[in-house]
Amino acid sequence: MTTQPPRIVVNNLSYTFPDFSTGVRNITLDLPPRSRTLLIGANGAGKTTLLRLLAGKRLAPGDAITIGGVDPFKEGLEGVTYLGLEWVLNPIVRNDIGVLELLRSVGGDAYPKRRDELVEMLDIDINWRMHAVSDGERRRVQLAMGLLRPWTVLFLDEITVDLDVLSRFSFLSWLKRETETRECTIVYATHILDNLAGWPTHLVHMHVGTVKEWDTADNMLRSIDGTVGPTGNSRLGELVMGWLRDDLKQRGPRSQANLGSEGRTYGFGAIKIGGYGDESKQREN
Ligand SMILES: Nc1ncnc2c1ncn2[C@@H]1O[C@H](COP(=O)(O)OP(=O)(O)OP(=O)(O)O)[C@@H](O)[C@H]1O
Repeated sequence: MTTQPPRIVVNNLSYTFPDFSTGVRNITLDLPPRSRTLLIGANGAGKTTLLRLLAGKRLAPGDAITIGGVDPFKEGLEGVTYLGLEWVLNPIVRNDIGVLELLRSVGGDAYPKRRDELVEMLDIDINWRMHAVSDGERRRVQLAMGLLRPWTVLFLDEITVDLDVLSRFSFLSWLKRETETRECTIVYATHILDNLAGWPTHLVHMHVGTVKEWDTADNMLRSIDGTVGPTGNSRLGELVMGWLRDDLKQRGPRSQANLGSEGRTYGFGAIKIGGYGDESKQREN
């Protein structure tokens, strides 16, 4: 496990799926310790692919990724937590099992203070039985389970979709506090910008497998006037809406993308890059 601060460095990362379709291409990033990065992009832009590579769940080529100075795939970093789709689809949280049992199963007794803090922050009733809760309640218990061990790097792949607005606000505020009070780093892929104005320290804009632009949130938001834009969104919302509109214009409608030689093709859809997608080494949660 690394002892260096949790800085995320990505150096010209490309990844091709076993079927030779491009996952991500030529990505370079440098996200400092204690940063909170939002990963933004249209459906299919490559956010999940990048997050899974960063979390060491897919094999990245060479030394393209280091987290705290260490290759996450080779070292299997203890402090790296990835909460994505496979986490939320885990069937165990639909069984007739109690909240405390579940939290104990992920080490809750080793971190009682943190467990109690998460239960309070996520407004969890410890008497819930998991087969008899709503989707949003289930999600809150899952978040508590996933966040319980004090991670140093957290990768979140939109898993807050069924949280109510207040729960999501509490959750985001808690995450922010974590990065302010201990040395940890967060990268969060999301389409939902509610409550996120003022949250990110960095923004990464992805488009068809590439990082189109990235910078500190302050630098990127500088060009947007006022606090609320013409669509009623926050400055962050206006910025992201503008990005996605431009991306759509650049890419064209998906319905036109597969029309053969006369039709439009995605920017680099046909390009095959390398062959280093060693899926046999893929890890699951
Ligand atoms: N296992 C796979 N094999 C081949 N192609 C894949 C695989 N997984 C994803 N892709 C393709 O890679 C591209 C990026 O997918 P990815 O899931 O990273 O996008 P995303 O930005 O997370 O999208 P969303 O916002 O919809 O979650 C898509 O075009 C997708 O079809």
